[in-house]
Amino acid sequence: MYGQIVRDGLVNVTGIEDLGLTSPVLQRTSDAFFKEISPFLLHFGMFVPTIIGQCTPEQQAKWLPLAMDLKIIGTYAQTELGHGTFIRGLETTATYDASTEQFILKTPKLSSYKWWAGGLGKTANHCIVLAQLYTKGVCHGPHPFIVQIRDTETHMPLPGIKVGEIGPKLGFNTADNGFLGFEDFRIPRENLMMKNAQVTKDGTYVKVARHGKLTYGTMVFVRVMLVSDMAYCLAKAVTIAVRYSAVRRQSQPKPDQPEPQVLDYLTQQHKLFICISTAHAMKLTSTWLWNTFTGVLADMRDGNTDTLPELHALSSCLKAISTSDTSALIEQCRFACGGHGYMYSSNLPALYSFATATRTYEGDYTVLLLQTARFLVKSWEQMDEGKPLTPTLAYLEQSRNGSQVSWDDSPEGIVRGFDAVAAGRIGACVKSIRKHINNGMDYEDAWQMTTVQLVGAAEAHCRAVICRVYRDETARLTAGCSPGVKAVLDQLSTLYLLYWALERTGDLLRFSSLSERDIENLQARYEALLLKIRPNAVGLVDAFDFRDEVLMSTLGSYDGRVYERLMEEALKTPLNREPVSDSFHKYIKPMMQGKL
Ligand SMILES: CCCCCCCCCC/C=C\CCCCCCCC(=O)SCCNC(=O)CCNC(=O)[C@H](O)C(C)(C)COP(=O)(O)OP(=O)(O)OC[C@H]1O[C@@H](n2cnc3c(N)ncnc32)[C@H](O)[C@@H]1OP(=O)(O)O
Ligand SMILES: Cc1cc2nc3c(=O)[nH]c(=O)nc-3n(C[C@H](O)[C@H](O)[C@H](O)COP(=O)(O)OP(=O)(O)OC[C@H]3O[C@@H](n4cnc5c(N)ncnc54)[C@H](O)[C@@H]3O)c2cc1C
Repeated sequence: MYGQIVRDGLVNVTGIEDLGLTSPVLQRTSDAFFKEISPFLLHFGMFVPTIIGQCTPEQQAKWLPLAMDLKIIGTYAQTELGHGTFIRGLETTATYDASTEQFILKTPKLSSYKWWAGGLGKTANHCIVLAQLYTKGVCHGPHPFIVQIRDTETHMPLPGIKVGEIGPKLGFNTADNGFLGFEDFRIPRENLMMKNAQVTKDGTYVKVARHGKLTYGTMVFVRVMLVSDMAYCLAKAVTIAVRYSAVRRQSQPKPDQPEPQVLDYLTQQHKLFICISTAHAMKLTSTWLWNTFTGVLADMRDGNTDTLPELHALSSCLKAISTSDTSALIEQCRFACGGHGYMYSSNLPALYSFATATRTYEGDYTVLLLQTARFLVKSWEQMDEGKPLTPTLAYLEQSRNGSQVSWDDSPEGIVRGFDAVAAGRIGACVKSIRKHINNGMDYEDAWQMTTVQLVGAAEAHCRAVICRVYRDETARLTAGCSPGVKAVLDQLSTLYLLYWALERTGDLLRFSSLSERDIENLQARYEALLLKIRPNAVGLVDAFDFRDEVLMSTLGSYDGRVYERLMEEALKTPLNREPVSDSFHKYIKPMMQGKL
């Protein structure tokens, strides 16, 4: 299994690299090589980006060619057995020895072992290690170091290195996630990645970056990329589910009629059409977020980090919500395919296991939403002080006078309704924090007592951002389209708004003048829209344009030969090589004969 994956992974990265294509293409083509994860994902997904983001030009000149030519294979080892979220609590230490101009890496105890890094178990021979930097007896917090862990000729672990694979997981079982421990392992001073902080030969610590969290830059980059990844993942899952639903016929609602396509059931449309719409919403939002990200990078190149907090808040909530929505909706696609959706050959289990992992890695869902909430509460307080709001929070102004927003069921009106919900929920959090403080709590305890509401407020803010971006970008991008295309894409973005308005009626009743009659109207419009989308459903997923080799699904192949493919795959199962398993003779027969 591992050998096959490494072979396929190398064919993928070397073949495509020869064509000089970019890593997102790598990512997309890698799907044609295997259903699961490449052990080289972290090399291109984090090791290379960290060299670019955390190294000086001189260090990049040394390490980048080696990495891009695969002369070294790397990963990103930050998480430890005892800490993943709380980076400031990481235990691995890097202590500077001025007498030898080296850092001494140590794993003080079991919980300090690096744990999880992709490719670390058996593939990588280098890695980025986040360790607490000590020099002249002072700890300067977690910093990135580039560390060789295996001999590049023999691939044997170097003396002082303990490394291995962490074992089977829910998914990602080809990612070669590993563990890593250091026993007084020495690396040259120059292996500290020195773009944001330096240690001079005599051990003096020099802070370069104006912002204390630039060390976390790779994580922001990956979170931004993951939003796009989720759109792609969900688009594959709904392509499989919609095509299967067009082939599958089941039940007999009318005695004298043939069994209908299950795609004709309104409940099936309710399960699946939001998936089509969400894939579009996340793709458009990810492109908008990427443009925001590159804009902040440009500002930072000019020494301006003012826009970084908003980017951190946006990338945090969009990564959290996109991965959570995608996990839930891929599982919904699996539900929609009945028993055959549970077959590994459908590829829905693999897509689900990838998405659900993404809800955790690169920042746990709850933790990242609380990061966004921190920014929202600070923005509210700045608004109270009369300071200007950042663009994505302009809607807070409307809530300043506390008046209830009048409900308007047009698409633009629903977007404004979500703004009102977000503003109202943020305001409620601020009120809760202040109430607890007035009752004698300190700020930290008042914050903790409000965290359930804060997670909800951050989700509401994120939903409002997605709704607005999806609506605006659809209008902008379809301006020059044919009326037919424009109408269908408008239907999808309207469906997204109606779906979430019905999901959030409680909030809309609380923060707008929405009435019960309005809810009845929303439900009727939503159901009518499902029927309108039905004729275009297969065309809409075909438009995602996935080749069968990429979908790798017995249920989702373009020719619809579902039952033939299911049987073909079944016959390939090793258990079917012989008509009688030797376990019969070893165990079952003796048991039947009372000899066990
Ligand atoms: C061959 C295959 C094809 C290859 C194709 C390649 C294509 C690449 C695509 C990429 C996709 C996938 C590849 C990668 C796969 C990933 C695998 C998984 C990798 C990992 O999981 S790596 C480990 C990730 N770990 C985390 O995310 C940890 C999460 N924890 C944190 O981020 C932080 O610790 C924290 C939760 C933010 C809390 O930190 P802390 O308590 O220290 O901070 P405070 O809350 O007190 O905030 C202090 C202050 O700092 C601000 N801040 C915090 N974080 C950031 C940040 N990242 N950027 C900017 N600012 C930040 C925070 O806002 C506070 O500011 P304030 O004081 O409010 O002003
Ligand atoms: C498939 C996979 C691949 C990975 N690859 C890598 C990799 O390549 N490199 C790497 O370094 N790491 C990797 N990781 C590790 C990953 O980054 C961490 O698991 C993730 O950051 C979550 O941290 P944790 O595991 O410590 O969870 P914890 O933070 O311990 O979460 C446990 C629970 O505590 C809650 N919690 C934690 N802090 C707070 C808080 N402040 N407030 C409220 N609730 C809180 C969480 O919400 C969660 O419910 C990978 C993980 C997975 C699953």
